[in-house]
Amino acid sequence: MFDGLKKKLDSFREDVEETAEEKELDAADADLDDSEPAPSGENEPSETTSDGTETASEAEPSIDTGAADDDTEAADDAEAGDGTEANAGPDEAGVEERPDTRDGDGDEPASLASEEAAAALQEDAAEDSGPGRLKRAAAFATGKIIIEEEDLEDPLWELEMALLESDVEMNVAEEILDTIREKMIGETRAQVETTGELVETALHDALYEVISVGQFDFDGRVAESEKPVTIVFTGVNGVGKTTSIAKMARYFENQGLSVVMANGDTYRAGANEQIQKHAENLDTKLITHEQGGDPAAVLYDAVEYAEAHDVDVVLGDTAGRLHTSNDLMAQLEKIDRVVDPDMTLFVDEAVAGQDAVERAKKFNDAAEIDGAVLTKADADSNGGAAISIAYVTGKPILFLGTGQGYDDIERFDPERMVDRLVGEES
Ligand SMILES: Nc1nc2c(ncn2[C@@H]2O[C@H](COP(=O)(O)OP(=O)(O)OP(=O)(O)O)[C@@H](O)[C@H]2O)c(=O)[nH]1
Repeated sequence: MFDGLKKKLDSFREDVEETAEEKELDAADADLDDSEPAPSGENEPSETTSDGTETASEAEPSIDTGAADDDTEAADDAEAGDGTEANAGPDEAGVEERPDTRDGDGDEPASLASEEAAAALQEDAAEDSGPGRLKRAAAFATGKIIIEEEDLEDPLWELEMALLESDVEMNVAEEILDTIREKMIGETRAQVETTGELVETALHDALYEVISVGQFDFDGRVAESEKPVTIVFTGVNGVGKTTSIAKMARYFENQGLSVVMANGDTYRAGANEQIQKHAENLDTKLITHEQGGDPAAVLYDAVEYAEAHDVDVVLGDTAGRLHTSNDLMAQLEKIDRVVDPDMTLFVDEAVAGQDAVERAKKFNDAAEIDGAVLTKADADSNGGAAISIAYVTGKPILFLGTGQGYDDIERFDPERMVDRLVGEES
């Protein structure tokens, strides 16, 4: 489910991990530079550590800013002795090119050399033993790896593009990025186990914040409401509205609640036959009127039937499209006046992406909804609708349709959805 988006979120994690790893190596390198010139003397660890933090972030020592003074050169010499710099192709990167970076002259060779040095350090880090490991350990110990705004700039830009490509609504994407910035910038690696974990937590929190908007205890509300509980379903044709009503009938019946279905879609030819089939399959009572009849009257009759027969839940279908959207909204308003439903649920399909988000907004603006049912989550969709609808409407996604069978509906669980997107679950 939502595999494309999941992959994109994974690559954000990898980007940030890579950036942090490079930084970690830079900082660890600086740490060794500071401590190695006086190997036989007192290590003066506390001074080295506290200064080292500044040195690491300001001078960005051997890779980025280069050896600007003799001390650094000396340190490099000492380091060559332990073989670390030897990997970096020592002299080209270390001596000749570094001043260029600082001067701004000959930018290209300098940055190439820096890249070579960085690549060599990364290779070094890839080894599980030896100096690379020591460097990482040193960086962990000092806790000096701090994620700064510029470290996240590129990965966040990539993430924003990925979210927009996945049909996440613009404001929702912005909100996600803001939360990630807030959670990550200024965090030190010493406070968490790995950068990957830090990214995962930030992504998790950012997604959860938007996905969980407006959630409430659906079953609890139904249980507490006076019976019959009337639920009206809105949404355009073909997205799985009628099928979702049938699935919900099964859902309630599985909980021991009795159901009557009502076909308020008196507009579309064949609508009665379609829902009739479901009613027969489920052995559920159905109220219909002739095509062209008044949808509010059908629902009114269904509520009367439920009251007369002690039925717990009325599930009402409505037309997905009329001549104009004004007609459609007038119809929903009339249903509201006549049966005063306990809940109005908007149904749309996950595969509709941005369109589903837009429609959710329009329907909610015109006739306030209480929540949404997102169908076809089993199809290979981008995930943008699942992420955006609650934040955009302020109303939660309550159910996910996960197939064509009557049991293929599940209560939307924001935590589980986030785990699907950033965790192991698929
Ligand atoms: N894969 C998948 N298919 C679904 C799901 N929900 C509905 N469908 C299919 O989508 C198609 C349209 O569903 P309907 O229930 O007829 O859609 P509708 O919104 O009621 O459309 P109208 O009846 O035209 O108003 C049907 O073939 C359903 O089987 C789902 O969660 N997953």
